[in-house]
Amino acid sequence: MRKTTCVLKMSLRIYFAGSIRGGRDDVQLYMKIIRLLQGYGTVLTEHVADERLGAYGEKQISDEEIHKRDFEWLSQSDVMVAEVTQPSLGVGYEIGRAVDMNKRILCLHRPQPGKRLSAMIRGIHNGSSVTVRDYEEKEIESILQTFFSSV
Ligand SMILES: O=c1[nH]c(=O)n([C@H]2C[C@H](O)[C@@H](COP(=O)(O)O)O2)cc1CO
Repeated sequence: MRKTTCVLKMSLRIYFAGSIRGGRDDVQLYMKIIRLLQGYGTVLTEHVADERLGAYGEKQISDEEIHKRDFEWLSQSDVMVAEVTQPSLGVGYEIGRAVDMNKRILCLHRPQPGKRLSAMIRGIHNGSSVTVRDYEEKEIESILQTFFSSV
């Protein structure tokens, strides 16, 4: 029984969203989160943590191709995890689409002095399908553990 649960969890497809053109200040943290997420399933969007990717984003494919590919990955995903501290139009858009698709969503936000998370993100928290969570970096592992135990 235990083995079956483990196999099912490893087949989870996870869409990780993080800022690219919105700014790359948190890229190291995205890498850390993605590494932890890989313990729960397949991360479809590993490139978001690629340090070689600057604030210009991917250069080998067009914006239309990026949008089409990411929309397909989002459709195929079981779960979305978004790091929303660095404001990003793309991440906000992806979260909105994921809400429309009734995905399970975890938004992670690190409170910053003098800043407030958008009401359009904070306001989607419903305690069941969508969780919006303030956190400190040292809490990531336990937050993910709690989240994935209910997926
Ligand atoms: O090159 C890219 N590749 C890509 O996959 N994205 C997607 C994934 C990220 O979760 C999100 C980031 O949006 P933005 O670039 O507006 O910060 O959009 C965004 C870009 C550039 O906008």
